[in-house]
Amino acid sequence: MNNQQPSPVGPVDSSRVPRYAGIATFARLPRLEDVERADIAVMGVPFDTGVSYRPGARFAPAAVREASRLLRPYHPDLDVAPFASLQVADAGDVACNPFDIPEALDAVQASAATLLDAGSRIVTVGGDHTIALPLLREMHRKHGPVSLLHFDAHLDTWDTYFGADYTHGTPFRRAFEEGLLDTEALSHVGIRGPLYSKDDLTDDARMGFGIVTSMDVMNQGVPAVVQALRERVGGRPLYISIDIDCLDPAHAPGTGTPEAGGMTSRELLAILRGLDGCNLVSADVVEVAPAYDHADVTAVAASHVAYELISLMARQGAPEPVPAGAARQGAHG
Ligand SMILES: N=C(N)NCCCC(=O)O
Ligand SMILES: [Zn+2]
Ligand SMILES: [Zn+2]
Repeated sequence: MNNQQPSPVGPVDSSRVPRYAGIATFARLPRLEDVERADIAVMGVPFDTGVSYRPGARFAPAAVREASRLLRPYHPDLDVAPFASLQVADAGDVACNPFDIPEALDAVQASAATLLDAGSRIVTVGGDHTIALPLLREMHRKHGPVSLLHFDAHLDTWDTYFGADYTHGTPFRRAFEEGLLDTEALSHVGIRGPLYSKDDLTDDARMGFGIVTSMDVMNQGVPAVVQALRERVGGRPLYISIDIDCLDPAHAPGTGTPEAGGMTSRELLAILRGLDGCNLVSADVVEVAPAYDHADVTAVAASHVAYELISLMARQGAPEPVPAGAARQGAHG
């Protein structure tokens, strides 16, 4: 067997086929089943049974794919052409049971396992935030306890809602309880808005989370925030979970639990860019609810956030090779 890697199959050529033509895949990339394997797989999770307020994130993967048609091949600020340097592919959607949350989470975990075992890093497009839990379970299986940067208006470390353990407000408390997180290296970014009680903060701090509020981003500025986050994360395996409601509703109206006073999309992209060189193992973008969107503002922001995450991964180079014969793929439609 020769060790020569085939050059990556990139997006459909926009000089030949207009961007608005054809069935949507993320950034017009090939489907995973059409390439041998992927270094980075974009996985859709159309699931929103865990929401506490406005539903609709189940329609996000389709909306984000549509909004990603205009993404171009070269990232000037990071000086990387992510789709040329690595094989990036659209792994399709996980078929989640909309009536059974634990079963849906198991399906997400199984799909993530298939991709990770084939040597891919995953950029998941949710879905509501409940789905971060099975993804973190897989990160733990692969890497041990991981560092987490969680971009959100909300802590998502609440205990239960209506007695339910698995909701979009509780994934990181469950992840903490299951020992999935490296408690030395956890931070929320973008937090704001009213809480249920002061105890929410003491509980959260007990789990090891640091908090960068949206006001901190304004008062300290992006470079200081980036420096603090980089110090917290170090060289540890890093998982980034981005709830699009970390952005102000002006920048992300299409979401289920909007809070005033958030970051701009520019600030979020700048913070992510500042994480260049961190050991990013996988990531998600969640909580886009297209029914509340206007002019695709939120879906466009989410597609750019996903592109940013892919670009950071591409800067790191290919993931560790998997042993021959271990590659599996094609589990997603
Ligand atoms: N958007 C996410 N992930 N969580 C919001 C939960 C806030 C609440 O319903 O009180
Ligand atoms: Zn949120
Ligand atoms: Zn959230």
